[in-house]
This record gives sequence, C-alpha cells and structure tokens, in this order.
Amino acid sequence: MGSPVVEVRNVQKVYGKKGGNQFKALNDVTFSMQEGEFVGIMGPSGSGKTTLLNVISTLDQVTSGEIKIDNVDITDMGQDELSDFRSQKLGFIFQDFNLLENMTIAENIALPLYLQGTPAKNIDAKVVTVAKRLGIEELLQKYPAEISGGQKQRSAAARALVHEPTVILGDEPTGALDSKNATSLLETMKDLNDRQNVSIMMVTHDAYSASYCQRIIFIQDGKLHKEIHRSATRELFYKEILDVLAQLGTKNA
Ligand SMILES: Nc1ncnc2c1ncn2[C@@H]1O[C@H](COP(=O)(O)OP(=O)(O)OP(=O)(O)O)[C@@H](O)[C@H]1O
Repeated sequence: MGSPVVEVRNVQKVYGKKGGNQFKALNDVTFSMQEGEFVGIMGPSGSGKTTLLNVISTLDQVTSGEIKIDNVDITDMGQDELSDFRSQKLGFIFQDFNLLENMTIAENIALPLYLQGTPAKNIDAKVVTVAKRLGIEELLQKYPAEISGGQKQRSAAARALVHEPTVILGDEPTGALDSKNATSLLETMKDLNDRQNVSIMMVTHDAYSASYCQRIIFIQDGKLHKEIHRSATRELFYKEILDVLAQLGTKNA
C-alpha cells in the first residue's frame, strides 16, 4: 500500500450561523485513504456523506479540523489556490453528469485540460486516449442530447480522468444508471483502480456499487461508525455490506 493520498483529521462541519439554527453534520471525523485505494462511503440518509465528500473535494469548507490531499493542507487555502488545486488534483463523477449541452463530448472531456492550461496541441491526443479507454471514441463529435444515459456517464468518467488526477471523487456515480450501465461504469472504475492505481472515493447508497470497493467507511450521525475491508469475493463483501446496513437500520439495501 502506498502513502496517504487523503488525510481527514478531526473534521467538524457545522451548518448555520452561530446563535441561529446550527446543525453538526460532521463530528470529529478522522480517517485516511492510501494511494491506489478504492474506498466507499456509506451511511443512512442525512448521515453526512455528501458533506464529507464536499469538504474533501474543496467545494465546501470545514468548520474545524484538517484535510490533506497529496500531503497538501487544503483547509487553509484561499479560493484561487483552491480552484487551481482542484483542477490539477481532483476528478469528479456525479450522479447528474453535468455535461454541458452545447459542447460536443470531446469538448466536454477536454474541459479539465483547458482549466489546467494544457497546450492546445496536446489536448486532442489526451481526449482520444481516455475516450478509447472508456469505449466512447465513436461518440466524441456528438452532443450530450444525442447519446444514452450510460454513454453520458462514461463521458463524464472520461472527463474526470483526462487530466490524470490524484483522486477521483464520486457522489452516487451510478445513481442515474440502469443496472447494466451501472455495472459497466463500476467495472471501468475498478479497472482504472487495479491497472492504473487511480485512487477513488465514492459515496453510495447502493450495496452492489459499494461491493466494488476495497474498503467501506460507514458514517452515522456525522461520525465514523465502522469500516470493513473486502477480504474475499465481491459477492461475500456485498453480503457483509448488507449486514452492516441492516445494523444501521437503513432500508436502502
Ligand atoms: N446547507 C445546509 N444547511 C443546513 N443543513 C444542511 C445543509 N446541507 C446538509 N445539511 C444537513 O446535514 C446533514 C448531512 O447532510 P448530507 O447531505 O451530508 O447527508 P447524506 O448522508 O449525504 O444524505 P443523503 O444520503 O440523503 O444524500 C443532514 O441532516 C442535512 O439536512
């Protein structure tokens, strides 16, 4: 196992203003993710999963505590520095694909490269390489409205990967997909993780999606509840995940 790529220390997140209606969504959360890991974050609705992903992804700020990505503390960076950091180090896959409708798939995939300042002459080759890896090279000149949900999700995955980020963060990446497309995306993510050592952190409600991870961190009421590691087959891990979800009293399994 490599060095830690994400380190979360004593993180608290309180929504609302002092003296007003406050809500502690994360309460003293500490864990780390090693380079090359595929980690799932699970827990009941409202337990703080998206909040956790948002503070790690620099989209929201912690109230206290520290988060390091690739050994850099992101909790005391200014907005400009953060957006540079985000565009260099992070790739995002969300449930609603966030593809821009008036751009072709190729242009959508190229966005992180433009944000990073990649020279224009290098962009096409990078886009084609990642599109081939995800089996969407035939779609590059189409617009999002012209392709299926699964193809959109693979295009979004290509955009998350094209700039070779340190970490890919996913919030319910399979949430909008049917089971065939969900499996295809999960296989793709697992393959990237296995073969290219891409570190992935994914929030999911779904035990089947989570069973592709190596480790699941369960949170409840903003606190770490438990973590489990995959030791044998995916099928056995799936059953273990269902058991923990049953203990947590969720009905999502
Ligand atoms: N902007 C906000 N202001 C106030 N409270 C918030 C805000 N965003 C989230 N919360 C509260 O913080 C808690 C954690 O929310 P979060 O979205 O992280 O949960 P989650 O585990 O991702 O839930 P779900 O599985 O339903 O998406 C919830 O109780 C939610 O109501």
